[in-house]
Amino acid sequence: MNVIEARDLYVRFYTYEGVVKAVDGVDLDVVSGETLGIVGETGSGKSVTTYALMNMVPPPGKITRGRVIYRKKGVEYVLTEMPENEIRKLRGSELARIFQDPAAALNPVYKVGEQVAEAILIHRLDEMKKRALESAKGFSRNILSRSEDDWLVKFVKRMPLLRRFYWDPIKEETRKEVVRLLSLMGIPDPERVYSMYPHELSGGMQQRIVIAMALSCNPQVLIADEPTTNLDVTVEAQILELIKDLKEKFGTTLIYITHDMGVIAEVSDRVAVMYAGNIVEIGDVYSIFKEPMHPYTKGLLESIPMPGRPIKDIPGSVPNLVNPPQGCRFHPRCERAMSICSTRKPKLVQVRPGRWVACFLYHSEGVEEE
Ligand SMILES: Nc1ncnc2c1ncn2[C@@H]1O[C@H](COP(=O)(O)OP(=O)(O)OP(=O)(O)O)[C@@H](O)[C@H]1O
Ligand code: NI
Repeated sequence: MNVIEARDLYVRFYTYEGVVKAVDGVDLDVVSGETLGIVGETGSGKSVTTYALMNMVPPPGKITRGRVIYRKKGVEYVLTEMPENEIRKLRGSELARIFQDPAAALNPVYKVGEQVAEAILIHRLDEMKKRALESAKGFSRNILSRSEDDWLVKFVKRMPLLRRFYWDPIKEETRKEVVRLLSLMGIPDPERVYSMYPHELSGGMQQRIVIAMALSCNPQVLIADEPTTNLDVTVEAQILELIKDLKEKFGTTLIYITHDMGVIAEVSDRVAVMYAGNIVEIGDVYSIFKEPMHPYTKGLLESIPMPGRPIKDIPGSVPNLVNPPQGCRFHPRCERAMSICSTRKPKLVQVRPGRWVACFLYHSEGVEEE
């Protein structure tokens, strides 16, 4: 089953320099439970594509065409047509995101444990309340057992002196849940880390906190946008292991963004290769590595450092997307470009089961450009 389906997705940024054609006709299925790796050089549209999947492209960007469907328990949500306040409920609770820079995702003036607690209270308040009721006694028990619109509950929540009978047991349960999550994240001495501030923690520890926040609400889909870029190699390996473990434990569908083919090999089940706002190839990770088809995918693989082989970089760089090349956007850098490649844009076509390629070396189907 597909949890997410994007069809013919276009994203534009309206800037002073012109209209940036950041995502140009992307079709993408995300299969429930899989890890989909998205790979490509910087500026190829990986982040923007996944923002579009959550319908949260930041201004001055806009989804100008296409649809994104999110599926949950047989219900279809057309994210591109839903009102913002409805989508906001899904984000965080269903579709969560971990960013490159953990320091930016954490508030420097609050203890990290409190920040995770807040994330839990936003999305799982009812569950925390239920747990609190199980251990509460006396007046707290009385008040927690009533419904939220009971007059006594409303009254107690408004009175500073009484409020704690309602909130203290809930906060205590939430604190326990945070400590449990932190230890799941492999954080040593979670009770102590709970009361620390972000700056007191290393980058790797901060990223573990951010992951705890993202997972605190058991999202169905987790988008990890280069979560290890700012970390050193050993910590990167640990975080990758952690993410793989948690994915298994929680059954989360994972979209993992990176420009590093080595990381892709490590985490993904399937790979989508992006170049200049297009997906140029999709396939399962094993066959992509064994037999890459698109010249860009081949180039990315040849640029992986390997013992006994010279690194071969792809000449040139990702074009400016205000004025991308006509036809196949990769043709100016492509060793195998033909004359058709500069005039027609190749469509992403399934050339064998599970393998999609946008390249005229394998088929002759083009798309009409905007
Ligand atoms: N806020 C913005 N305003 C204008 N253009 C933007 C904005 N955000 C992204 N873009 C443009 O959209 C294109 C795709 O960017 P995106 O961030 O998705 O690339 P990426 O593949 O994630 O790269 P990286 O690996 O560097 O994160 C780029 O040309 C970028 O300049
Ligand atoms: Ni990015």
